[in-house]
Amino acid sequence: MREPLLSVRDLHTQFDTDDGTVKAVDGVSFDVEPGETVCLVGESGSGKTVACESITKLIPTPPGEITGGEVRFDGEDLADLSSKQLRQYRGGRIGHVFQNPQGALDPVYTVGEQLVEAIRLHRDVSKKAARKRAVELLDRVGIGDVSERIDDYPHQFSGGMKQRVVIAMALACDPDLLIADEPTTALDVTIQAQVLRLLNELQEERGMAMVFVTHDLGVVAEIADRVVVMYAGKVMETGDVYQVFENPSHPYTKALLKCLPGRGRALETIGGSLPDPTDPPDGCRFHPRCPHAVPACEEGGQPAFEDVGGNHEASCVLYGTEHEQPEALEADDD
Ligand SMILES: Nc1ncnc2c1ncn2[C@@H]1O[C@H](COP(=O)(O)OP(=O)(O)OP(=O)(O)O)[C@@H](O)[C@H]1O
Ligand code: NI
Repeated sequence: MREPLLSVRDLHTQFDTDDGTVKAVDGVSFDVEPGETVCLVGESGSGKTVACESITKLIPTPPGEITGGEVRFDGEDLADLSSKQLRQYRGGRIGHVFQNPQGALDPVYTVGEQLVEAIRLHRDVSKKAARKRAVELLDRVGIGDVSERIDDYPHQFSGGMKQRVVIAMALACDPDLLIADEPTTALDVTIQAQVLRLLNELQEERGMAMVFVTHDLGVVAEIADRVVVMYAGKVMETGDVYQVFENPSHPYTKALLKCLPGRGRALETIGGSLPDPTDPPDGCRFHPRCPHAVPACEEGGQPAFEDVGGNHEASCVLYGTEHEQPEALEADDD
């Protein structure tokens, strides 16, 4: 079988804090095939951003540290690369739209200068050719009057416009993989739809793959091929988007989908709250909030993944051999 474009295996990233060690990403694995969109979903604090930023080692060290696991991109183990080589990947073959876009744009250069610079950092093209490409990119992300606006400074753009410039920057070098962390959350619904359409087109034209983080399950339904559901640093469930929506299996996923928000609205909350990140519970991390918890859920580590049909698995003891056809779960499906 061919290797996936991105393969994240048993990734561990932690932070030293005054309150103790936060295992923000605690043994996370997922794959992304060329051209595929994998959505990371889960409540705030579940480790989505840390997982994304660990891929090209953007974690601030200290307080952060990637303590284990493997990240392979196009057959290359990224851990083996020097920081210079990694910089070639970042903004080159791997584009990244950050959740917190402050700092993505430099206030002292025009957006045009920054785009030209980003393109020329990775491509051996003339300034003129790079500027032509910058114009095309700004046009495609929906900046009107590009010939006027390209020489404006970031502060002259509204929040939504700035976010589109940030997306254009991430796309500047035609990445093979775009890591997009809540890229459209700040945008109004119309612009969001436009940006999602653009990303979709780029995938079709170029086979660009995406790791896409969002709280908006409406967006997930629209763009994901596969979904990775995270909770408290662990993966709870993963599967093809249709399977996860049609047959959510982990009680956490069921709870997330029950509070399915309308498009563009944030997730409503599930009863209870995330565990103390410095001292998560034994067993399944979700068990203290889980309506179906049985004593076995409180022991050991996060349960092994159980196949729940098709390309779909859940980390839940209720699907283990002792609990085949979990009645409690069935009764809950209303
Ligand atoms: N620099 C840091 N120092 C200490 N702890 C951190 C740091 N960055 C992240 N964390 C912790 O790591 C955990 C995971 O955070 P992360 O930002 O990945 O969550 P998230 O799923 O992206 O949430 P959100 O949906 O709010 O963006 C949290 O407990 C967070 O407090
Ligand atoms: Ni985040």
